[in-house]
Amino acid sequence: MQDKRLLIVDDEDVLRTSLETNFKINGFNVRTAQSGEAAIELLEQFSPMVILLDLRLPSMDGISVLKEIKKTNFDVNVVIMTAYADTQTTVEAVKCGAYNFINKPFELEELEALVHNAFENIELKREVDCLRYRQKKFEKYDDIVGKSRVMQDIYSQIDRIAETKDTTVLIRGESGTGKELVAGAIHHKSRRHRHPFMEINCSSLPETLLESELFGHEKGAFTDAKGTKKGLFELADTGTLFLDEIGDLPLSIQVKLLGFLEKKQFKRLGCGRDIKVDVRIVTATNRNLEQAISQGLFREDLYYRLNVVTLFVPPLRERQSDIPLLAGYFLEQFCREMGKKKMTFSRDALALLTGHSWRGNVRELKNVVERAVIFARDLTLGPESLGAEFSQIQLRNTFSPMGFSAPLDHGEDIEMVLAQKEMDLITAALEKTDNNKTKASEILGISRFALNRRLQKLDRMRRQ
Ligand SMILES: Nc1ncnc2c1ncn2[C@@H]1O[C@H](COP(=O)(O)OP(=O)(O)OP(=O)(O)O)[C@@H](O)[C@H]1O
Repeated sequence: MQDKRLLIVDDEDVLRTSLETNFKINGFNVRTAQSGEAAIELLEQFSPMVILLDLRLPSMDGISVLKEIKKTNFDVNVVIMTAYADTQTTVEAVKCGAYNFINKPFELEELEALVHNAFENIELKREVDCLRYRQKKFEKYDDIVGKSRVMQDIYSQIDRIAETKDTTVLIRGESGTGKELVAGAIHHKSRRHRHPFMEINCSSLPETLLESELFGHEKGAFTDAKGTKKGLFELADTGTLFLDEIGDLPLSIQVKLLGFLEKKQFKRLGCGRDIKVDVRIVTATNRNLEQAISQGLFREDLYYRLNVVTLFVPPLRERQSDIPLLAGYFLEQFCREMGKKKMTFSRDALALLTGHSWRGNVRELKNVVERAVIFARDLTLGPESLGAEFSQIQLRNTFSPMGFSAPLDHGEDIEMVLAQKEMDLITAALEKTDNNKTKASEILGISRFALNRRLQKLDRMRRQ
């Protein structure tokens, strides 16, 4: 567990201090309190995962403290310590939700084992919560396919970001480019990988539901709030929260997210209490946030907070060499899923796929392959298997001296198409020469300086 937050509540100075020292030495993040009132105050700012609670405390007794803890924060295991082997108190404590019980005087090893189990139990509970919410396989995040130069660059950026503890990340790119996969990879490569990865699409829910999904709510916070519910910020504690389509986040929630990023704490709806969590925020958007800011739809201060590190996922047409790889990968995946024999694409089919402009990016390619597998009559899939859209494209139109490039689609902006063609040629030349700009510029028949200038221009166009 990344940050084992342990709260020790005991009024006996010697015992409290020695336990504190012992658990600190063993790598726990320890806080102590001498009274029940002090412990409750600490809940807000410290958010302990396990509490060692003495039953006999001045003024507020242990059972009352336990009840108070359980009212506000159920993701905590409370281990009761008592001087009496009192069955009555034990039963009451268990009824009130204590995780376990130890009689004083105890052996330190016995207590350590108990605390260890209490942390393990919390971790399991969180994993279950997480799995219930997501019902998705974690493995999918190891499955980013692509060997092109631009994807290699993305992988090294992911590695560098993953090394940081909680740097906020903004992932940008057209729809269907794989931003969600990249967010997952950042989490799974980071030290948080054993902890929750929670995700939500900010455009998928109406404002009030989204707010309660993110921040949780107390019973009675609104008409339908029949019980207390934890939000994603809480469920993602010690892990990563991925906010997809951040550009669609309503302004009222933008303010709350900004507050969270500043203080790392938030309030459930209908509750005045601050809850502190340790969460890395990763966001993604295919919208032009700068334009949204100028239209008053996105807060500039939030933009700067989210934009600590920005990762651009390029459109599929900028990584043509990955298209056959991706097509083969999806083909194998769908054949397996549909229980069909292994199929392959013919050379012509692959040429058409590689030359297509893929406005819907990888998602569109995946759909085309799925459709081809569903309707396949043969184990070799030819151009006819790709659907009507492709049958209209003449193969000869897609051939260029450097490889394949997109034909001019109806209604396309000529500037963009030319820029695209330019980018395709440059990318192909760079890939052919293992990224050697001098050799690539020779193939292209331009100077190295001109090549650099064009790359900079294309990069600027891509970011606009
Ligand atoms: N490099 C890749 N390798 C394998 N699968 C990929 C790759 N990129 C995208 N996909 C698949 O394509 C589909 C779309 O990807 P994803 O949802 O990550 O895109 P996105 O950029 O988040 O899209 P949107 O902006 O619409 O949310 C998913 O099924 C994903 O698994």
